[in-house]
Amino acid sequence: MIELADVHVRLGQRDVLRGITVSLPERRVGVIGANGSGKSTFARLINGLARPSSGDVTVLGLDTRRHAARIRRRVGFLFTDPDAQIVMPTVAEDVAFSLRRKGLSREEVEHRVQEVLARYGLREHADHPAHHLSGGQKQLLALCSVMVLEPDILVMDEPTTLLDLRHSRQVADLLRGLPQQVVVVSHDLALLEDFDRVLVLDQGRIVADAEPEAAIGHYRKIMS
Ligand SMILES: Nc1ncnc2c1ncn2[C@@H]1O[C@H](COP(=O)(O)OP(=O)(O)OP(=O)(O)O)[C@@H](O)[C@H]1O
Repeated sequence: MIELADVHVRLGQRDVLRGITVSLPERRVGVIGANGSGKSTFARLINGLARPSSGDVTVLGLDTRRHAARIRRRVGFLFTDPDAQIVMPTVAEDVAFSLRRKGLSREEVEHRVQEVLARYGLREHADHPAHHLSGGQKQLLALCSVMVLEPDILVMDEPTTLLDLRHSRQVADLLRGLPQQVVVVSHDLALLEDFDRVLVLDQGRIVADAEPEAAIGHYRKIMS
């Protein structure tokens, strides 16, 4: 469960989020809106990467201001730019790096890394330099590094931006099958078509909150 209570975020001179109150028990929640409307900031609030200037954000029963480290262990976050998340030279090493704090045996780490790489179609790239992957493959690698930790909630900031149609569909299928709650910020409206709920942000406020068709319809109207 994700709950925001009268959340304001001020960055520099700008009120980026202005009085957001929402409870999100649904499994798949989409967030759409114009450039600069506050979507990424909203996403970052959920795993404690951004802090409210006022108001409260509670995730899995924990206040994100007081429990940022615990929240980050349980809420996986995928950035728009996968390069921001790649830290090790090879694909397999990068995924294994995520598991470093788990205290697992070398065999168990290897097993989990190979399993997740196979699941997302990267097994044959295991020993390749991570920075030589295509943009889409890097996005899949970032996903592997997050999913190998089995987070309770997955937050994704524009996960299909670099993906071709086949890989976008793969991400859509993946989101459909995941047991975790997922919150996805996206300009890819097709990705959100069968979500449970979609929020529309405009100038730091929620201006629509509905099932996808109605929310996307509202978004199209304010953008026309
Ligand atoms: N650290 C910061 N300092 C000042 N302003 C910031 C900072 N971070 C973001 N902003 C501003 O806050 C506003 C909202 O940014 P945010 O990235 O949340 O929007 P967004 O809806 O995700 O946009 P996009 O669709 O372009 O990714 C933007 O105008 C941005 O310039």
